[in-house]
Amino acid sequence: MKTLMFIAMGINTTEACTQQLHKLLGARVNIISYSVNNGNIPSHLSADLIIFASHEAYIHAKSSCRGSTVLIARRAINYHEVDKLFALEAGTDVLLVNDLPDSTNRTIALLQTIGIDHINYHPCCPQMASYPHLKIAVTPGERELVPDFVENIIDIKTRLIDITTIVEMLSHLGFLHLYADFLSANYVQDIIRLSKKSYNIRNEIQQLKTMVSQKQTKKGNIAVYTFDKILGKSKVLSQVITRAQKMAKSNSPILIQGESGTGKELIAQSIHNASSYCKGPFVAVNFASLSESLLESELFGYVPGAFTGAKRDGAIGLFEEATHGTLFLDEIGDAPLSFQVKLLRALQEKQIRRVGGSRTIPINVRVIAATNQDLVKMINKGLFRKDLYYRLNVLPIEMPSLRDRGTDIMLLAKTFYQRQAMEHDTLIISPEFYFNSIIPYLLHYDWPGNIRELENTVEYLTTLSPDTSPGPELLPSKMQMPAVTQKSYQNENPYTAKALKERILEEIELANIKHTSIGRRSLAKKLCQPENHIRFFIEELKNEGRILSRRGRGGLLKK
Ligand SMILES: Nc1ncnc2c1ncn2[C@@H]1O[C@H](COP(=O)(O)OP(=O)(O)OP(=O)(O)O)[C@@H](O)[C@H]1O
Repeated sequence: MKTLMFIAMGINTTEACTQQLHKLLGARVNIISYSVNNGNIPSHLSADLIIFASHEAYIHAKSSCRGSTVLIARRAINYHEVDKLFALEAGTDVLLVNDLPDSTNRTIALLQTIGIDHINYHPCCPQMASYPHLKIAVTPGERELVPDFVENIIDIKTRLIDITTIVEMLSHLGFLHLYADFLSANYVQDIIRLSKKSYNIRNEIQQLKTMVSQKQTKKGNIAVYTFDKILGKSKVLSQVITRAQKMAKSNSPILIQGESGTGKELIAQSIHNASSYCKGPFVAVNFASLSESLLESELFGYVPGAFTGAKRDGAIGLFEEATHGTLFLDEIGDAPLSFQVKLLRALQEKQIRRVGGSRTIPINVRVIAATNQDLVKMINKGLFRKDLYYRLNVLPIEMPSLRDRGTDIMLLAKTFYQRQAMEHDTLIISPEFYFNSIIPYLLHYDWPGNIRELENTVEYLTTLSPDTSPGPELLPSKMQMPAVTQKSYQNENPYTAKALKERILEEIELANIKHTSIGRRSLAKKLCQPENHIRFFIEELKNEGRILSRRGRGGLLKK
């Protein structure tokens, strides 16, 4: 039986979290727990996994646990208890009492992040020299630390181990597949109760579901994404999604083309989940990562003794593994010419032969291929077979690049920021305020790595600037605008995002009064701004119902 160790500073946390682990793992795992304040930690600790309740606990005991895998738990608000805080009137001043300054501030940030921000928290812990004399105190299980003058103690109980840590723990212990449904169901039940009162938590649900599925996907052949989880409201993306939804109903091959990081795999998974193959596996093969010598045996399998080093019993290939499901041929442009012939034959004849074997095996799979290369150009250069291209390109999908998706840039940036905020509970600034001074830079940049690059940029910014809104100087140098545009922003046209939006509105109104036509291009010229910035704010103004665009050459109209 596996052994799990849990170590916290205080006895309250040790007991509450150990009980949580017992409830979850039952008799599957031997759980041992210690509390640093009890002073009973042995000099050598050994377990399959050691979980610390906090960084402080880890600092105290780290020298004892050499050789074991260690996890520092993220701890969440106890959702069953926070209802009590909604009973307090907006603007009420309360003391937030905890054992250490760090955990006190973290608890406040966590409560605010999950949307319980209608009351004013004042930190209070034994190490603090002063705090206001308030009648109400909120504490996560540390009643005995509440000062005597407090008349009403609201105990929201100990912060428990959060769901992301639990997923990591189960994954490490090899139990994740046993718990996936249970975790979502239980956690989501708690969250739904609360989410009626607090909107932010829905993010959190999304994050959990994605995380559980991503961990599973690494092991099995599961498609995580569905169309409704694809972020973006731009017209071009909506058109792609509508088309892809129709294609999901057909059995013909699909070819998805688009730059790297535009979400080709996301669309492929969503198509699979909306198709009649959804109950079968989603098997992905990446041609860029497989050597030519391996491709044939990986895709078609091999019989016993087919080559030196082969498994004794032979192996099935990915075509067979994907039976009744979808085979996703990623980076198909990287398939060597010699293999393209074999692939074409398999697709045409709907059967394969294992390497070294003579028997033909019928295949029943939906094929979706994807590439970021221009296959037509490759055909012209003799690098890709024309017949294979036409076999795959029955239903074509063109993924738009991020720079062509206008308002989606900020929508995605804000969503990725919120995900980061949930992961690191120190990020407490609203997404609108966080990006305020760098919006023009994000809109101006051309995002060659598309959404993947945007996701990474947000992570980079929140790492370097977790609790203040970053200025342009923090952006990677490649994202700094070309000198001319920067100059126009900083000197000649010192617009903040808000001011620029208002200027656009003014210009539209002026043109309407003069009965002249006004559009994106003329606004860009007049205000010396790049067209994509203007497009972004026009979209925002339209969404807010402040302007509308008239047909033909009518241009924009202020409402
Ligand atoms: N519309 C979207 N909403 C949310 N996340 C997205 C979206 N599109 C892409 N992503 C994220 O961007 C990253 C890249 O997506 P994906 O792997 O599907 O792109 P790709 O086009 O297949 O890239 P490549 O060609 O490099 O394989 C992933 O982390 C994915 O979750």
